[in-house]
Amino acid sequence: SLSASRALHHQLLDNVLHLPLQQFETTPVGQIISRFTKDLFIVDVCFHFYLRTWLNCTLDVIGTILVITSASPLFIVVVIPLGYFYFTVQVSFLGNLMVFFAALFVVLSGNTVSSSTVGLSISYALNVIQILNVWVRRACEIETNAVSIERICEYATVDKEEPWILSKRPPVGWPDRGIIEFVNYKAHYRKDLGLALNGVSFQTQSNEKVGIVGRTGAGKSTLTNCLFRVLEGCEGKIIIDGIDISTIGLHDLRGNLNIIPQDPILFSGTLQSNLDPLGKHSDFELWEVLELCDLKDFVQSLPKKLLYEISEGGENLSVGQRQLVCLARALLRKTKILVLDEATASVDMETDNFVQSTIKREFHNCTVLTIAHRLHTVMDSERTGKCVLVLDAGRILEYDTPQNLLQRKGAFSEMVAEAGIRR
Ligand SMILES: Nc1ncnc2c1ncn2[C@@H]1O[C@H](COP(=O)(O)OP(=O)(O)OP(=O)(O)O)[C@@H](O)[C@H]1O
Repeated sequence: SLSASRALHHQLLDNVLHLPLQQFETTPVGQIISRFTKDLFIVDVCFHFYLRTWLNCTLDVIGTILVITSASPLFIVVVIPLGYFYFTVQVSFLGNLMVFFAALFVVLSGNTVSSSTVGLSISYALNVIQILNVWVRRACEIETNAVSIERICEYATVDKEEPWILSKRPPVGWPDRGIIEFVNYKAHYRKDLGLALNGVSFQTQSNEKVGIVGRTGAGKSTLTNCLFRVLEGCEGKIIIDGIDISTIGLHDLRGNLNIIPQDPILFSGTLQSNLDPLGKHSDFELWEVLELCDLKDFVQSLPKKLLYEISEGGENLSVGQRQLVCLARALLRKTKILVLDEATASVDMETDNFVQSTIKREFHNCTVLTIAHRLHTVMDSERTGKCVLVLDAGRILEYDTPQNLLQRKGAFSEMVAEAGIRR
C-alpha cells in the first residue's frame, strides 16, 4: 500500500510539474493542493486501513464458515442463504432472517446434533453477521475513497508541456553570442482568443540592451513567455544563436536563459537554497554575489548567515531585499541572455536604481531585454535603452534607438509626450 501510494505521489508530482501555463490558469490552485493533501492522505492512511480491515473481515468470514461447517455440516444450509441475502437485501432485514434461520436450524437439527455443537454454530453464525456488517461498510468506504485515486490519476490525462530534454541538445556554452531573432512569430493563449503576438519579427545584436515598451496589454510579457516557451507559438519561430528554440528541450532552453521577474520570488528554505537551488556554487561565490548586491553586511548580521531561514514567499525580508536576492540569484547563474521584468511599485527608487546600475555593470557583455513599464527607464540610455522595441496589440510598431524614435514622432514619441516626460 505504501509503495503504491509513493508511486501515485511521484506520478502526480511529475504530472503537475509538466502542466502547461494554461492548465494552472484554468485550475484553481486549491484543487491542486487538495490532490497533494487530502487525496494523498486518503491514499496514504485511510485506504490502507480500510483495505486491511476489509481483508481481515474476509478472512474472518471464511474462517468462521469453515469452523461452523466442520462442526456441523448441516449448518451450511443456513450460512449460504444468509450470505446470499446479505448481498441482495437490506442489512436490517438480515437480522430478522438470521433469527428465523437459527431457530429453524435448532428445530431441524435438535435430535441429530449435540446441543453444544448447535450452540457453537449459532454463536459463530451471529459473529459472521457482525463481521459481514463491517465487511460491507469497508467495501463501501474503499469504493468511496477510490475516487481520490481517480482524481490523482486525472492529471495523467491532461495536456503536458513539451519534453524537458530532447535528443537534440544545444552545445555546451550555448548561447555564446546572445543574438535573439523572432521570425514572424504568432502566439495566442487559447484557440478561442485572439493573437497576443501577431507576426513579431526582430533581431537583437550580440550584447545589445533592448527596452520593450507598449501600453497595457500590448504583448510585452507575452514576448517573454514565448522566449521561455511558457507559451508556445502557433506560427513562426524564435532563434537564439542559430538554434530554433522549439527544437530543443525546455530545460535546455530555460536553463540557459536568465530572468529577474517583476515580483521577487523566494521560497521557504535557507537563504543559500534560495540563491543556489541546485547547490552548484561554493560559499565563496555566494558571498561574492551578495557583496555585489549590497547584501553582504545584512547577511553577516543574520543569526545563521547563509543558513538563515526564509519564510514562505520571503515574507521575513523587505521587498527591496527580496529584489536584491533575486538579483544575486541571477548574477550567480550568469548567462548570455537576461530578461529583466522591471519592478514597478513594489521597490523604492533607491533599490531600483541600485539594481539597474548593478545589472548595467555586471551584464555589460550580455544581451538584456528589459520590459520597461516606466518610460523614463528607456529614455535614459545610460540605463537600458540602447534600443527600444515598441509593441502595440501584439505587433511591433517601432524598433530603434530612443533618440531616433523621438525624432520620428511616431508611437513612442506620443507615449513619451503623454507620460509628460521631459527630454
Ligand atoms: N494568461 C492569459 N490568458 C489569456 N490572455 C492573456 C493572458 N495573458 C495575457 N493575455 C492577453 O494577451 C495580450 C497581451 O498581454 P500581455 O500581458 O503580454 O501585455 P503587457 O504588454 O505585458 O501588459 P502589461 O504592461 O499590462 O503587463 C492581452 O490582450 C492580454 O489580455
